[in-house]
Amino acid sequence: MLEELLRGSLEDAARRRSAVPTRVAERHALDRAPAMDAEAALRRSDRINIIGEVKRASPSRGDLANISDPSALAAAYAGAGAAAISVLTEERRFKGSLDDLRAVRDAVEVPVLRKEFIGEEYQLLEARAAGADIALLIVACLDQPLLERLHAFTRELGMTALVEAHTRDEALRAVDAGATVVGINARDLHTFELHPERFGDLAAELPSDAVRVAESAVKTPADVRRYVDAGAHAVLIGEALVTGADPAATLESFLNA
Ligand SMILES: O=P(O)(O)OC[C@@H](O)[C@@H](O)c1c[nH]c2ccccc12
Repeated sequence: MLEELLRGSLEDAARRRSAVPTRVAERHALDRAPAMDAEAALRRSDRINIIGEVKRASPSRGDLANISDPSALAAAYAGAGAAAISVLTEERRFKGSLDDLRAVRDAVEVPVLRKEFIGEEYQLLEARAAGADIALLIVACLDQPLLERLHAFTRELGMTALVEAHTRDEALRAVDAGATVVGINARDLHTFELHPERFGDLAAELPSDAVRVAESAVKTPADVRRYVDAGAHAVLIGEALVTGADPAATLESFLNA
């Protein structure tokens, strides 16, 4: 499944590249205001740092929410106190787009994350050209030389990489590749099962200065509290926010966890 998602994302990027060649994407990336310091935003210790996700659907959960106006949802998250906004841009299974990312960028003043299956530099150029401050790099999708190359390119573009791991080996590979912000995803991308206890196990293995992001499986404020108590600097939440009646109120309840 992970391979299929990556292959689809790369095919979609190749299609866009025939309309917007690399040179043009580079220019668009350079025309943007510099990326925000997302690492600082996710490290803040005076609040719980929540990354609110704009997510319409997922392969494991199917359709979650319509989200006809991603910028309004992102503005609601930011107004409620989100530290950053994650935007799914994967088109096939998550029903997102780069247009969603651009719309969100224009609507908020907090760091914005491009959530995509990234396997080549062009996708990082697109992210920066659309105004992203953070790019997701999934260790399980990449061999070590490619992970290192994409991590270095993310930094060259002034962005922060959120490097996602599911296992101890992947967490160590993330750190070896230079990651300063490491995400531990409770959802196993091979089996789709949730393992929220993994966060604490793997977070303990990371160097003390790494920013630790707990990803997935939050339903209640108690789930947020458990991640924070296990050492999370930030918590990434999608489904619970987009499926609730009032995403801003739900986010506030997580901030008060
Ligand atoms: O909807 P949830 O369980 O709150 O999860 C959000 C986020 O962690 C999840 O969307 C995610 C984490 N890593 C990913 C990689 C690709 C796609 C999606 C994801």
